[in-house]
Amino acid sequence: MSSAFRSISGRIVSNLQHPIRNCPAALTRLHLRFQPRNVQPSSIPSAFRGAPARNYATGSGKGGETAGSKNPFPIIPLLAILAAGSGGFYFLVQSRKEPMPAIEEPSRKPRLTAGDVKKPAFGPGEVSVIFILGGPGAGKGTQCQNLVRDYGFVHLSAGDLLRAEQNREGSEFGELIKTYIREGKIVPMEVTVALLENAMRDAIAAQQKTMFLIDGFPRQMDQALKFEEEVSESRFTLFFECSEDTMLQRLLKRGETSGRIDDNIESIKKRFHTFQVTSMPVVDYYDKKGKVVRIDASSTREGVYSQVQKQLIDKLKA
Ligand SMILES: Nc1ncnc2c1ncn2[C@@H]1O[C@H](COP(=O)(O)OP(=O)(O)O)[C@@H](O)[C@H]1O
Ligand SMILES: O=c1ccn([C@@H]2O[C@H](COP(=O)(O)OP(=O)(O)O)[C@@H](O)[C@H]2O)c(=O)[nH]1
Repeated sequence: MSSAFRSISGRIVSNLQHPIRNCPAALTRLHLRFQPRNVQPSSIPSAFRGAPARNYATGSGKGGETAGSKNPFPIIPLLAILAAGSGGFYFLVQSRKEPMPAIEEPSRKPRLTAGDVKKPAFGPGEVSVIFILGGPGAGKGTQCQNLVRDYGFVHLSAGDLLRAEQNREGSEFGELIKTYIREGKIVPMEVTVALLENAMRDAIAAQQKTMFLIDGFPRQMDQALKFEEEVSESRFTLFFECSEDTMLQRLLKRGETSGRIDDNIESIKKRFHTFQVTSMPVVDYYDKKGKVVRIDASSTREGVYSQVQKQLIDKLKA
């Protein structure tokens, strides 16, 4: 047994031996629960309250009779005391037999109201959201353009929205976004989710379009959960599978003209790492829910697109 294990197991055992010592609040609650119901301390006969017992045998009580009095055995007062004591004890025992009522803690259990249940900004009947995922350079943006052209989707690239925010004059987040993108890290979700929600509202207002391709998002589990809780549920995820070698060649080529600060070998390596560690769990999460459509993204642009069309149409019909 390793010393680390010994020390942990020792702590567990000592906690088990002293569960209350480690939890004063629990102690207070337990103590409360075992107060007999309806029995106030003042209604308990003093004999049971631990009050100093009178020494009746010495005659020091009310009446002041002594051993030399007429009646050496003051039987009537003695019987009365015994009867009162037994009666009190009986009622005390009875009250303990009753089931203990649960102690209510109203401040900890507020009543649930309709307003407490968060609803996404857009219901399933209002918008249709498809997530587009795949490694950097897998061809997500390229295929989204095809779908916009042929089917009238609204294409929202999370990366494009972040770059636009980064370049917006006066943006509070410009520097932060720039650093995250160059390092291939995921920008804090609040920023990205807000940008996406705003862009969806704009598209609905300006174009009355409600079918969204959300490209390059969600790249981290917290984003996925937040977006689905606050903005909209997704219908499914189109996942573009491609080897790192192929993606690297595509990105280096794109980097010749894109002007992007992350299309260079150092940033690309970091982006691959982030994709494997942080984004693949999102794909796995939706896969387990049966909500992933896999596309082999290693063939030509046209070859990939014909798969996308077929799979997408099948899924939308389903
Ligand atoms: N199937 C493909 N075959 C070869 N090059 C491609 C293919 N799909 C996209 N590209 C090119 O690869 C680069 C990355 O594609 P892009 O759609 O921007 O990827 P992503 O949005 O996944 O990062 C672009 O320069 C694009 O023109
Ligand atoms: O939800 C997102 C999407 C993108 N990014 C950042 O934007 C970069 C570029 O993403 P984009 O989708 O534009 O490009 P891709 O890596 O897919 O080529 C990523 O590496 C991240 O740093 C982010 O932080 N959150």
